[in-house]
Amino acid sequence: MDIAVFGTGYLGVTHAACMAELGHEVIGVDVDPAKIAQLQKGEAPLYEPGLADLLRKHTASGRLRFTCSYELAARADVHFIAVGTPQRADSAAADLTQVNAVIETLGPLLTRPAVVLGKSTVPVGTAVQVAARLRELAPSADIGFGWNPEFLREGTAVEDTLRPDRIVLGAAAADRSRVKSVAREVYAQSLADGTPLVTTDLATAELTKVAANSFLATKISFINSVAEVCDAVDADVTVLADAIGYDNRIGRRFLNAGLGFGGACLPKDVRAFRARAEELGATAAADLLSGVDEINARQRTRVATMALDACSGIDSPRAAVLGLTFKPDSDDVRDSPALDVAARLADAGVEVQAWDPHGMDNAEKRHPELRYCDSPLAACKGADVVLVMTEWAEIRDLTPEQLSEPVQQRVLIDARNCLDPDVWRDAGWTYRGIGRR
Ligand SMILES: NC(=O)c1ccc[n+]([C@@H]2O[C@H](COP(=O)([O-])OP(=O)(O)OC[C@H]3O[C@@H](n4cnc5c(N)ncnc54)[C@H](O)[C@@H]3O)[C@@H](O)[C@H]2O)c1
Ligand SMILES: O=c1ccn([C@@H]2O[C@H](COP(=O)(O)OP(=O)(O)O[C@H]3O[C@H](CO)[C@@H](O)[C@H](O)[C@H]3O)[C@@H](O)[C@H]2O)c(=O)[nH]1
Repeated sequence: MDIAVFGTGYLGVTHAACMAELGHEVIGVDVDPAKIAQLQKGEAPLYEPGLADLLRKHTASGRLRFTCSYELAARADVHFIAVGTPQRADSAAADLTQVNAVIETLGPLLTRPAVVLGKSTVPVGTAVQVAARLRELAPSADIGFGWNPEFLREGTAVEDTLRPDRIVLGAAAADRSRVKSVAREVYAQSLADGTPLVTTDLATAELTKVAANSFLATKISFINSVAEVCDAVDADVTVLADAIGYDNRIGRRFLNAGLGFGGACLPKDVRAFRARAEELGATAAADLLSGVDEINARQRTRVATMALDACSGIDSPRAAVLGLTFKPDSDDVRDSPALDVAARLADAGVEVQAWDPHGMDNAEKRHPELRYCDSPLAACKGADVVLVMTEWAEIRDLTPEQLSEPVQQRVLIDARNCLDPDVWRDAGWTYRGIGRR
């Protein structure tokens, strides 16, 4: 099929490359000419395992193209909307400027029969309005419309797109069979592999996405709230999480206590869902999600306070921050708890020396006041406290022997509970985890 993908950010570029890998002819569209120029050369504009290979392979074969021209892209059979829906600057709600801009530009150019599928995460009710506006802008075009939310995770985005847990497809009753048959063609390989296809109305599809992210966020805030109790009584939240996780009804995943959730999705999706629930008068969801967000914010304050306590009484204190991205295997620092805490320490007068295997360029653009180092050992030079903020393999593999030499004081804050406390304590370090002895 001929597919156009609007927006070539973390979601769009991965979707475009994976659609090419599945055998489709794909054109990726963005309003950022520098990004498009890079993509046209087959280069990845961001770090995501497996993405660079797919971009190289499919731009070379000509199956995957990139452009700033909506006119070129308007000829496709299927149009995916994959632009950003960040939090609004003035409220907790989602900012739909980019989605609306795609529709306003694409709509008048649609002259042949086509299906438009939204992938971006949007507040419930958006899709109906977008469909209506599209049909106003293209009154004579034969357009099918649906919402096909995306569940990929950064760090495993390629694998998640090629082999998703499920495909969710929302459409109004009148559009449903057409949209479903197009989706069956687009995702033929995944469906042949047995991936469930959930077909529903637009509102349920939109809500499925924010409900999934809110549930994951709730799990994390739940375990972080239990970690606080563990701290109070000297219990160990990691053992507790293993123990409750053996219960299949609970499951062990997303029960890692620590610095809390960040990134471009969970925080803003929880807030946008809360804001929409409030608008709709659904106070139970709004109240629950306020608590989830508030507990999450507390984790960052908690870790910053632990680090400041470790530095108390020291003239010109220095902290080593290991890990800056919001999770491992990604260069994304959007709403990164690690970077947030690093910036707070710098604000409080601590000299911060930071290192991350892939996130330093992005971090430096946002926080040039931090000192960025070439290696974890360089970041630890003269440090009064070492903070492990992101559980990259390169950071988990560091040993007390390696870090003992450069540091000033052997104090370690394991903000992701990813190290073995006994190993560090046996080597003479003060080890502090989150809700963990
Ligand atoms: N990042 C993820 O892991 C992920 C996963 C699932 C869903 N989502 C959702 O997908 C959407 C995109 O997220 P993202 O992280 O890729 O955002 P992003 O900010 O990385 O990418 C958005 C891209 O859209 C481009 N853009 C803006 N306006 C445009 C326009 N009018 N026409 C064409 N391109 C335009 C921007 O230049 C940018 O490259 C969001 O709704 C997000 O919630 C993201
Ligand atoms: O037990 C855990 C698991 C995760 N996290 C943190 O939670 C955040 C989000 O992690 P994850 O969900 O793995 O990453 P994302 O790439 O943001 O993916 C989420 O957001 C995407 C965008 O909506 C969705 O598509 C995915 O399904 C959803 O998992 C990160 O800061 C993690 O460090 C924890 O603190 N504890």
